[in-house]
Amino acid sequence: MDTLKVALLGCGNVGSQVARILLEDADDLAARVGAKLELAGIAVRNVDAPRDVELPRELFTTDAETLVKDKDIVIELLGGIEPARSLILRAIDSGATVVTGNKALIATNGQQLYAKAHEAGVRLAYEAAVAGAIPILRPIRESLSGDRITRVLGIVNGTTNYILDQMDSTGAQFADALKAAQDLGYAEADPTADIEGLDAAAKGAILASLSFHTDFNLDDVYCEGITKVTADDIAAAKDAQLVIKLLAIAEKLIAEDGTEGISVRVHPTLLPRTHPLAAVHGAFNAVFVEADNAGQLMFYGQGAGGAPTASAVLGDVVSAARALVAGGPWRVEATKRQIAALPLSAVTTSYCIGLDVADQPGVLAKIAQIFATHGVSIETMRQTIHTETAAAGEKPAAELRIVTHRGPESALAATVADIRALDVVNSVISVLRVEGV
Ligand SMILES: NC(=O)C1=CN([C@@H]2O[C@H](COP(=O)(O)OP(=O)(O)OC[C@H]3O[C@@H](n4cnc5c(N)ncnc54)[C@H](O)[C@@H]3O)[C@@H](O)[C@H]2O)C=CC1
Ligand SMILES: N[C@@H](CC=O)C(=O)O
Ligand code: NA
Repeated sequence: MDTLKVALLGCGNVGSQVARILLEDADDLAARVGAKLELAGIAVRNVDAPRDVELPRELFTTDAETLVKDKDIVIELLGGIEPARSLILRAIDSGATVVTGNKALIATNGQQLYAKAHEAGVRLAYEAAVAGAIPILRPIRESLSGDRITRVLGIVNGTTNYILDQMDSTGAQFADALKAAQDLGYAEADPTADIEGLDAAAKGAILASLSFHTDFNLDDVYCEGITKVTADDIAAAKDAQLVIKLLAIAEKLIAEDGTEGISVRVHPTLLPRTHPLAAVHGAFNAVFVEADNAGQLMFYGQGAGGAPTASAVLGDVVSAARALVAGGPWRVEATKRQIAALPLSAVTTSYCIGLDVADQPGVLAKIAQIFATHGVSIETMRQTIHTETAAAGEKPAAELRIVTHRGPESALAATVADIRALDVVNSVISVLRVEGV
């Protein structure tokens, strides 16, 4: 039986699990591939660092540049842009197939990397980069390649879903829930990428690129994270039978003149508690795909964590290894489309606006007038008088939560700006978009 040499870059949460599976399941993997997968080395920063998984010390090296040379498959699980990018280019130059889980790199440098891989006639696979263990990229790229995708809507970041879910179900504080997500191996090395939405945005760019056969990158994605979501927002959502989820949305919009454009956006979103995505708890992810002929599909599973992500990496490794054994060229898309990325202002959505207002006659009329001016119609309005927080002799504050009908994002944003300027409005507590109602 032939042997394929595999190099692993990085031995953190995911890398250590990939190494474990390659070693523990070597016989099974060889049977599935038709060749042995020999783990030739693991590039690390410190050979003697403590690790979750016990691995033979002789596999470790700090010389990643040498390790990537003359291998059949290079698995990159370092994270970040450099040196991951240079090492992948080096691996491609020396004829290796590359498997990576690095969405930040694919969403910023993907086009250069695909072009190099294509030129060199090698594969570049990255199923682990989006929604961890969930098979989502291959189904979009292959199973749905005969259909026309119109919309993708997903919970694609495990860390933020875990934080929001903990805040919603146990009343946990943001910082405690984040710390737990880090301890469980869900968060990025710098968790800012998770909580500010950038990780989900990178995944959104990848999903949009494959779904709409056009190159999109991180700059094409509107991105808002969850750092401004408060316990009060979560409690107010709960009262209204809603839940807050960080969604990545990629959808095709058609202008009046028939021109197609793609909106890709990530933001906290209110969903009815009966919506299927509301039932996605903990670090689980789920991706809804809508296509012209298939209709609605939903993909669900573990979106983060060492072993689940390693499962997706191994799937790509086995698939690439089989192709190496079988020989023949790598088939990529014959021609790409070039559909424009649309700004957020082109989107139609609905808002839930939280306002702290003076409790006096005429307030509602002033607010309603602004909605009317911008042609935005109100679906529900709910007022709570906070007597519990009012100082003796002072008028209690009134909190309004207004949910609008769907309207152009530009009109909704202009409405909020004008409301903010009203003298009877003490503050705009929150503005959240609503889907699925
Ligand atoms: N943890 C997760 O749930 C998921 C992670 N990913 C992606 O997989 C990749 C790895 O993620 P994790 O394993 O969680 O990260 P990690 O931070 O646990 O592991 C990365 C390892 O690479 C090492 N490293 C970084 N630069 C190095 C260098 N120049 N030379 C040698 N070693 C170096 C670090 O010391 C660390 O041990 C990232 O791209 C991440 O975005 C993708 C899906 C899920
Ligand atoms: N940090 C990411 C890891 C998986 O991609 C997440 O929380 O989803
Ligand atoms: Na995946």
